[in-house]
Formats: sequence, structure tokens, C-alpha cells
Amino acid sequence: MSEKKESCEGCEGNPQSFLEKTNNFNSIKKVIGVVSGKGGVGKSLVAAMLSILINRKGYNTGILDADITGPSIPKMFGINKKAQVNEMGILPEKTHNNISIMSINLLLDQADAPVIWRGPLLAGTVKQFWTDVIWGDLDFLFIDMPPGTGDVPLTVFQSIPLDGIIIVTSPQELVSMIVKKAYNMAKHMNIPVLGIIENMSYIKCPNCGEKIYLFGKSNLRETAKNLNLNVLGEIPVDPLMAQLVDKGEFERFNNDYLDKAADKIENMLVKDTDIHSFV
Ligand SMILES: Nc1ncnc2c1ncn2[C@@H]1O[C@H](COP(=O)(O)OP(=O)(O)OP(=O)(O)O)[C@@H](O)[C@H]1O
Repeated sequence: MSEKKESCEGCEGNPQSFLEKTNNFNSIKKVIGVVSGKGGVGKSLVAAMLSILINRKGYNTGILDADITGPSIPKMFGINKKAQVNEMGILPEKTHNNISIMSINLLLDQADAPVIWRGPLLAGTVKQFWTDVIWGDLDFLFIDMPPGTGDVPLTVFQSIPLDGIIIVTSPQELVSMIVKKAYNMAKHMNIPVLGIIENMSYIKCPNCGEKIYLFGKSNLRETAKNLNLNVLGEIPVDPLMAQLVDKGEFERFNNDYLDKAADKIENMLVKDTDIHSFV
């Protein structure tokens, strides 16, 4: 009879954890990743909208811009200062309404300099934003994840303890397997998927208010149902939002597209991660 040995670290029974600890100055209650299967679908816009809405509810909020090669968070908030670094770590910049922000653009001498780095360096930088940034006390930290499902997002998934992810998609994207890839990646890593947000779902006719589905009606709900996911919101193409982004005044946006999503995220804290409250 073979003797049953205790599983060691790395064995199936006890998979090795690559999770990194954040520094001792930080107390972060909930960490939420905002992901997309590919670039340009509005992931940064959604991460910023959710952070602003949660901040408006009175919670201490931060945004970790993990999109190192395409950082857009500081520009949306009109931040172009350089982050301060001291012997304790890196200090995030604050927006007008006190949202803490860290992005590679706050560390580069020139914000428009391209970051031509290989995967391990990109992933290492994101890890540092978790381990070396002095976020302090945060109720929610939103991570604008690197797009796609390559090695950089994978490392982020492995090294930062995410309480959940939100998948951002656009109508055309849903017909492909891209959403499923992001979903499967999270599932593989045992990270709860809080739901899907569809961006650029429609435009509203400025005269009669009719919704025009530029790409045809999407199969968002069907896809969500198949994957047993919540639809957390649908955002139209909204020129007012684009203008505020360009002016660096995104904190002033005024619409209710993601109000329900923000309520559900707030519930995570109230009900202490009862993830089932999402379903
Ligand atoms: N619903 C919308 N209405 C108007 N403009 C939008 C909308 N969604 C996104 N945009 C604009 O499209 C551009 C790309 O959006 P965003 O940076 O959020 O995409 P992303 O998925 O984060 O891109 P990447 O992955 O390449 O960083 C931005 O200029 C943003 O202001």
C-alpha cells in the first residue's frame, strides 16, 4: 500500500502562490481588476467611471494604471505632475476629489515617451505599483489591467490578490471568443468575475432620443447568460464623455450609465465580499 504523503508547495493539492504582499503602510479592502480581451474597448474609461462613482459615495478610492504601454488614467484626470518618491516608497498623485492614482506616466520624464519594454519588465513595474506605492487606507483599489490575455495580465492576475474582475467589451467583440478568453483566464486563476460592462453599445439621436445600435443589436445578454454572468451596465458612445476625457476633466461626468454597477460594487464592502450578491 502506498503511503499518502503531505503535498508540498507546488503540488496540485497546494498550488504555489505567487501573490505579492502590499507594503505595511497600506490597508486596502477590495481590489477590483477591470479587464478587456483586447485594447481600445474603453477599459480605462470604465475603470475611471467606477472609481469616480465609488468616490462620490464617500469611499477612499484608488486607481492603479497597470496598462504600462498605453497609460491613459492621469490624462483623464488632468494630472501631469511627477509622482514623489521617498525612502518609504512611491506616493500616488491625488485627483481633485482625492482619488489616489499611480501610473507609469507619473514616473516618466516625458509623458509621451513610449515604453518599449519587454513583458517581464512591464509585469515587474505593475507589481511594484502594488508593493511599493503607499496607497494608505483604501476602501477600493481599481486596477486598469493591461489589455488582452498575455503574460503581463497573467502576472498581474497571479501577483495581486484581486477580489474580482469586471470584463469590458464592445458590441462587435462579443460575437468573438475574446470575452470568453478573459472569462476563462479569471476562472483558471479562481478570481470571481463580477460581471460584464458593454461600452459603445449605442448612440442616442440628439433630436428624438432614439437609441441607434451602430453595430446592430449585440448579443450581450445571451453571452452573459451562457457564461452565467451579470450584465453590470451598457454605456453609449457619448461625445460629452469624450470631451471631458480630452480636457482632463473626467471627474465632472454626469450620467447614470454605471450607477447600478457602482451600487453592486459598494455592496461588496457592505456585505463583505458576498460575491453571490452579484448574481
Ligand atoms: N462610451 C464612450 N463615449 C465616448 N468616448 C469613448 C467612450 N468609450 C471610450 N471612449 C474614448 O475612446 C478612447 C479609448 O478609450 P479607453 O482609453 O478607455 O480604452 P481602453 O480599452 O482602455 O484602451 P487601451 O486598452 O488601448 O488602453 C478614449 O479617448 C475614450 O475617451
